[in-house]
Amino acid sequence: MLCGALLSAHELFVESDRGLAKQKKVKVVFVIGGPGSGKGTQCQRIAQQFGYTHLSVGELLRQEINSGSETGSMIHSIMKEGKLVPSDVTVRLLQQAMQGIDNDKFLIDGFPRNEENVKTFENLTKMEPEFVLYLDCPQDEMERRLLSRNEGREDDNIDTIRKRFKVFMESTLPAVEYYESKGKIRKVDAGKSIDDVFESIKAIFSQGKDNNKPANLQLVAAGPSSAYGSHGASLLSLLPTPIAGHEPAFKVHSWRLAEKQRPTLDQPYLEHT
Ligand SMILES: Nc1ncnc2c1ncn2[C@@H]1O[C@H](COP(=O)(O)OP(=O)(O)O)[C@@H](O)[C@H]1O
Ligand SMILES: Nc1ccn([C@H]2C[C@H](O)[C@@H](COP(=O)(O)OP(=O)(O)O)O2)c(=O)n1
Repeated sequence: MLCGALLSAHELFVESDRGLAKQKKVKVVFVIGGPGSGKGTQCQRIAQQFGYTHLSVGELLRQEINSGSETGSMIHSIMKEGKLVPSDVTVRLLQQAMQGIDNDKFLIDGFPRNEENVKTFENLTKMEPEFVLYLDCPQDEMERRLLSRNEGREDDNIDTIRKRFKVFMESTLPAVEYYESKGKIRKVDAGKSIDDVFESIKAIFSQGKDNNKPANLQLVAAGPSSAYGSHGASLLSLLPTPIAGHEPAFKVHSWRLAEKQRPTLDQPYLEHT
């Protein structure tokens, strides 16, 4: 078996209408940005155009508050201070929401907000996002937008807004850096008009569609200069030179290449044919 610890597409067991468990491959895209950067606004459009289910973590937390549960009152006292809710609570609400929806593509808005969110999500779901959309917006623009949002949110007052900005800088940006180091950040300038921001986002999601190759595509190593690009070439340099007219002795597993893992002889990227 060639997979690593985390999978981009993970098997979730969901209850079908008849109560039977069925397996489902799930893809997630995280959407990160400061408060007021336009996450909710853009997620609605992405969901509509690209067939994702939009889950706003802030909205899930507000629903829990409205349910009147004990957890809800704990969440309420944290959110009105502009602080972050403990990750186990947040991730469990997210998991529950995902399990109740019959779609395999989720857009998770407002997540992760810190490194603890990242680790808890990885530990509990064994998944990682396809990519992370980062809406990068100047703080004065975000402040203007929040002060005129008019949704009656208790945390949209100037004191709490400033605290939320501080949390974003101190806690969320390190999570952005983590995904940056994994090559998963897709950053857009979110300070522009709603339509212009969506144009940049559409380009990212359309690219994703073009790159939607089968996960276990195998390339057969046929010899040097056989059009596998530099990764293929570096793998091939580890192999004995094939003899002309003979079947190649190895297959190269291209999903390893897609994960940008360095090929080594003791890793099973290469398989005897
Ligand atoms: N690009 C934009 N230009 C101007 N106003 C915007 C833009 N994107 C969103 N808004 C408005 O700013 C406010 C905050 O947007 P929202 O999507 O709720 O942000 P977030 O989910 O990141 O907190 C909303 O009132 C929204 O209508
Ligand atoms: N992963 C998350 C997401 C939101 N929260 C809490 C803390 C945030 O200030 C509030 C509101 O988040 P929401 O995404 O709805 O709104 P803003 O992006 O802050 O405008 O929810 C959290 O604790 N953990």
